[in-house]
Amino acid sequence: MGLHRPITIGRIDYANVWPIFHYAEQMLPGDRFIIDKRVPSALNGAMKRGEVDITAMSSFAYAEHADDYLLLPDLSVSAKGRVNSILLFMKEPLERVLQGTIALTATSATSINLLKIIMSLHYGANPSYVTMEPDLDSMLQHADGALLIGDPAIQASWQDRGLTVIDLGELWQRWTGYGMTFALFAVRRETAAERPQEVAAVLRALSESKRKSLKDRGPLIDQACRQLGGESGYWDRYFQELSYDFGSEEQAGLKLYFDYAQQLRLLRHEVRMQFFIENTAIRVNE
Ligand SMILES: C=C(O[C@@H]1C=C(C(=O)O)C=C[C@H]1O)C(=O)O
Repeated sequence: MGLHRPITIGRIDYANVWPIFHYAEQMLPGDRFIIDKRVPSALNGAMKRGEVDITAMSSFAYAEHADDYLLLPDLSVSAKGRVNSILLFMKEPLERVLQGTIALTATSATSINLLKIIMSLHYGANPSYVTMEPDLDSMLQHADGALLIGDPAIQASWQDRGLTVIDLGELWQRWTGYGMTFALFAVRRETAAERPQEVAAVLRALSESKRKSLKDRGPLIDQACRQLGGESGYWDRYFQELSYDFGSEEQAGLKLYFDYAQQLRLLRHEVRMQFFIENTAIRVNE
């Protein structure tokens, strides 16, 4: 094991993954495991290029390359309804935005495609899209609405700019009756085949961190207030309303999203989810 290069683990640089990483890093020795923190779109690209071995990533980007990856079981960033950090900010009434231009954050893959699905299949609308860096003021100078995700969405939601705001998790739930899974945890198949024990150690550390964090949200809430601002009540609700499991309920909601994405040709092929499991390495989930 000592002869191997370290395993690189991608960590989304937003509060939404804190519960899964908060205690994990101390369980993974720094000489064998490197944590690489980036926004989701950057991690999606790093995973594709093989710069990270295991990563939290956009569920949409997982689907695009599912044949190259295995999912780490029962880990995700999901919401049963309101997600609080995937928000469409509108300076015009919705009817105008549906016929206008929407600026999309360059940091996302799942949510920008979720917005396209909602616009097309729920509203029957076909707005124009531009991709921009996540800066709400400049996005709204160029467009009628702006989609932000993660911490920039949260911080923008605290400011009163007189904008109308739609929470995409809430809208998806009201429309379809399902929750939505925004991020998944995946390992490259090569890494899983070559270094299954280290992958299992990472899975154990992430799962244990999730368990500990959800048992007592206090330390995460304190850190969020210090690092990102806001009230403790806000963060308590934020971490409570996100769900970190990937069971049959979450999988059903995500499958519907993948089906819609395929229908709109945002995804080119069907997605067969396969999971990493310790010892036998893969489990097929049809
Ligand atoms: C809940 C969130 O989920 C995320 C949304 C993602 C996306 O849209 O591609 C990717 C990872 C997660 O960060 C969020 O960003 O707020």
